[in-house]
Amino acid sequence: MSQKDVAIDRAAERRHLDHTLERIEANLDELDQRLKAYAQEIQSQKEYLWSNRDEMDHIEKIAARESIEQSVMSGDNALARRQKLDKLRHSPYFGRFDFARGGKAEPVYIGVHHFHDDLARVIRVHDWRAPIASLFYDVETGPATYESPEGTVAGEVTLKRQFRIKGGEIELMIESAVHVVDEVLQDELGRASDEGMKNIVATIQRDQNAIIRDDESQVLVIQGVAGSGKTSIALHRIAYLLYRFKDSLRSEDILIISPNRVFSDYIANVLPELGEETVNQVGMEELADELLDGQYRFESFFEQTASLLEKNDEAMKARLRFKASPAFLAELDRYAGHVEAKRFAAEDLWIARRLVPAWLLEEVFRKHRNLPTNERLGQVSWEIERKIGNQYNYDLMPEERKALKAAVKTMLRQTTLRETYKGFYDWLERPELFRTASRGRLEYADVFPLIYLKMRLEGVRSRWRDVKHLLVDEMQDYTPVQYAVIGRLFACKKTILGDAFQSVNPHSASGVEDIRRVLRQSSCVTLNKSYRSSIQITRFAQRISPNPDLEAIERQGEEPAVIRARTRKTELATIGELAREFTTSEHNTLGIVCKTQKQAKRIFEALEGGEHGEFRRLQILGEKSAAFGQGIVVCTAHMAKGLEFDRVIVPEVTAGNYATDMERNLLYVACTRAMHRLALTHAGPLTSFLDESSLR
Ligand SMILES: Nc1ncnc2c1ncn2[C@@H]1O[C@H](COP(=O)(O)OP(=O)(O)OP(=O)(O)O)[C@@H](O)[C@H]1O
Repeated sequence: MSQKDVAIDRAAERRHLDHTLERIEANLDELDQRLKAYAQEIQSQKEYLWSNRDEMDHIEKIAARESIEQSVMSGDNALARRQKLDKLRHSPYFGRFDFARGGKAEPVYIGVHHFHDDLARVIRVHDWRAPIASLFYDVETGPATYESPEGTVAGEVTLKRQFRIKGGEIELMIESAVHVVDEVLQDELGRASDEGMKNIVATIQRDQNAIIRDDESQVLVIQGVAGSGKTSIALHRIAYLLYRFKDSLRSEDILIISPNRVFSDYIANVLPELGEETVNQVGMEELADELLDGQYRFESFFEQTASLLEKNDEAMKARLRFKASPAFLAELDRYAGHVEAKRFAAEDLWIARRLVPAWLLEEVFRKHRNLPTNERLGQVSWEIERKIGNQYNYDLMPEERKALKAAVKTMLRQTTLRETYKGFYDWLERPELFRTASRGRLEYADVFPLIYLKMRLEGVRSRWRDVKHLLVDEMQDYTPVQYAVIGRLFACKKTILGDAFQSVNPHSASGVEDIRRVLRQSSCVTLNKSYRSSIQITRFAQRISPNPDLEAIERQGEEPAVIRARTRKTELATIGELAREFTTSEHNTLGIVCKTQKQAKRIFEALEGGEHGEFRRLQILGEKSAAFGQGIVVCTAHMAKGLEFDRVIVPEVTAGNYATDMERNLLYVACTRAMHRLALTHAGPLTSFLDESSLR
């Protein structure tokens, strides 16, 4: 295409953009007038109701209130539409393709939100989730089809363009014959980070789009390398499903099980940016506490990981490994069956001089195995009473009913759940595998097995019973027993995502196959392309945990620096210098990612104390932290998983600090958090996970 043609196209697109913006303004004005009219109407309806309340009868008052509610609802809808339109003012669309069916090709513009010009009655921008929009992500120019609710639509894509429009100006316009091109993607990836996770609608890749739009899978397991966009895709998938099933799926029907509250905060913005409401999020510990009715105190996953790193306790590792094995779940199942069989010692019973045989009591007890114990006993008594009525044509007197209930109760072998659980290890003849954590609490590794047993023997109550889609992030950090609990608790569709290479606690982890064995009917997709980091950072991280399938995006950056310091003190001074340099850079976030919380605290205090520079925006993340902010963030690799920073410093990369497989994983997680720059510091011999060629 000649320069002249390009200039002509640009001018035409400029005019189209101006026209679209004018139409948005016209629709906004009209909406403003409608909103004003609704407000006046509501006000006058209220005044009418108030001043005539004495003369109105009950029915009239109800009708008047309903009419007010109706106006409020119409006003709310108009307001929601106004908010979406208002966002389009800044950037109404990011893509265009021309689609020909039969005769002339029609341009189709794609944006974050749909724009129906109510005044002219035409669609000016299609929502990125609309069926036709899939052509933008999936196909090149040429013959193409897409699936619509009415069936397959066939035609030809004759032109494809991508835009970056900001503040109503076209900053970038690219003509592309292929799918979403690298240039725009590179441009997106090269930018500094935002307040939290950003939406990727303009640059979704073809394989990512297929995952987002998969509305068939009952359980979709996404295994993806670090930075492959798993979390982004999962959130876009939720937005897509809310759009696709808008009549039957609402945001309150969706639940995310997230690793911690900082992560929840980090991703909180994505759905509202996509025009959807935020969805519920719950942590594993919170869920466990609810399922145990708050009756058991237990250590957290964070504490478990910290003890593993600080104590290097072989017996503890063996306990965790066993409890994370598929064999453990099978044994626990067998034990639950055994307890269930022995739990109710039925005996022949005489009530009101009538015989109730033991076998009948046993049969009725077994039938109600899904009820909580107390309800179950009540149900047994009630059914026996009914059977006596039917069989002997006799209604029990109140004292006979009481005696029946008492007799049934004594047949149950009463033990607490904790005793029953402890008994499991005696039954296995391995009592050494049950240990309590500090302050008499349960070890974290025992929490979900205990819940599983409770589910099998007594049943649990859960406020999440009605969830229609469950999303589990960082899947590698949960054990088969946790998945068994999830499977029993959530009968709905699920999206489960993570990366086996990023387990922060390999003694207590699951691979894709372990998960699929527990959650049947699952399909699995793999994402091997990594988008987050520059190619230099990705290659560097690959030396720590090589994955031959990983494909790095070709985005150029600086080589990571491994900086040797003579003493711990000079290492801190180096970190201070790097942090100071960051504060004057174009970047917004610096993560100082340590192995343990103690190490994080020491560095945070040194930076905070001013000895190595006073930093305005400096925070340390701990187990209780709830917010992700810009500036300097000091944290452990455990807390950093799922997050990303423009720059990352990994301190203390010595042979002593990073030696085990678990520490190798943590080092990998730490390095893969960096988007643009990575520096590692050490005072003492370098860890063997970093080869000498990376030294500076
Ligand atoms: N198609 C895309 N277009 C633009 N950016 C993308 C795309 N896919 C991924 N990214 C970017 O790559 C980075 C990593 O994405 P995300 O955090 O979702 O990956 P992840 O697989 O969950 O990572 P990890 O497992 O390492 O935490 C983010 O900055 C995201 O915006």
